[in-house]
Amino acid sequence: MKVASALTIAGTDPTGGAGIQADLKSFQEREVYGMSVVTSVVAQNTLGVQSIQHLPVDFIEKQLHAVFEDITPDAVKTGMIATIDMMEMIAKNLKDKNVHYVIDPVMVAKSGHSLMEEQSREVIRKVLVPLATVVTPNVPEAESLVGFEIHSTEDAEKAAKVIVNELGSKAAVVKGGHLVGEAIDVLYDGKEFSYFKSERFDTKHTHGTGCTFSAVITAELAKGKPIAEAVATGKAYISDAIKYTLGVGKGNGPTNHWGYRLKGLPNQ
Ligand SMILES: Nc1ncnc2c1ncn2[C@@H]1O[C@H](COP(=O)(O)OP(=O)(O)OP(=O)(O)O)[C@@H](O)[C@H]1O
Ligand SMILES: Cc1ncc(COP(=O)(O)O)c(N)n1
Repeated sequence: MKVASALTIAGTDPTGGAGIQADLKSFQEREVYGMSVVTSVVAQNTLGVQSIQHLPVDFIEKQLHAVFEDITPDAVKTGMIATIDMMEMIAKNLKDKNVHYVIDPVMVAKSGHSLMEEQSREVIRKVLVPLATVVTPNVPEAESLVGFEIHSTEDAEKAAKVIVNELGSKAAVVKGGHLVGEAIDVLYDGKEFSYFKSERFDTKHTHGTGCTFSAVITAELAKGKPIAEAVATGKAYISDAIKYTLGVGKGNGPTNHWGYRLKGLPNQ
């Protein structure tokens, strides 16, 4: 038996709600063998980000080589990549690999702390997005990628189209977490739009929702699922992960990775 495998290249969250830790939990839940390359070690918790230590670019590259010379993942995702040098190195290493690539263009944490150098935005657009199977920006990230404001699902459609047609990814999902009303995510795959809806849950426990959503999409692509099906699974997973909140932490808590499979808490 050969199990599907996925790699996340991202920053860490020692409290387990976002970043690498959320990605590995998502891969595991979706029965995909998970691997990780750490870009930055982040001292953070549900209350916010306290401090960030970037790893040297050559050391991040050594981790990437360690993975690829041994186990070629079926899909890769990137989350927090803080600097231009890191982005260029990652692009150089992924360019010739024939694997699905999901970009969660993490820019600012929900707590407001910047997770990416301002000047890197142009590099995401020019160097990383053209390599991507799917890009999964939230509203502020999509605004930064396309250069106009997004206030509605129609605006999200326009942005998704620009990311695919002008910036060059195969598909884009603009997430509706930051809009009002139902939480509607818009997928454009170069041909048509698809819409993924859920009710908006009234909760403060949404730490790491974007990481988890994109990690599930990565896991599903690793298993060979088509893009629209992968996004549908990502949406179902994150909706239940938010709905069946765990109530962990003193601030904006993490989501529930058992929610989708077990429809609620594991110890009920
Ligand atoms: N309150 C909510 N109720 C229902 N779904 C939500 C809610 N908030 C976010 N979502 C969904 O969660 C997913 C992630 O969207 P969101 O916009 O929160 O990403 P994000 O800002 O990148 O997350 P993060 O930065 O925390 O990782 C999307 O599918 C979105 O529709
Ligand atoms: C390492 C890392 N990656 C991503 C996020 C975004 O998640 P959130 O916006 O919920 O803080 C984060 N806080 N930390």
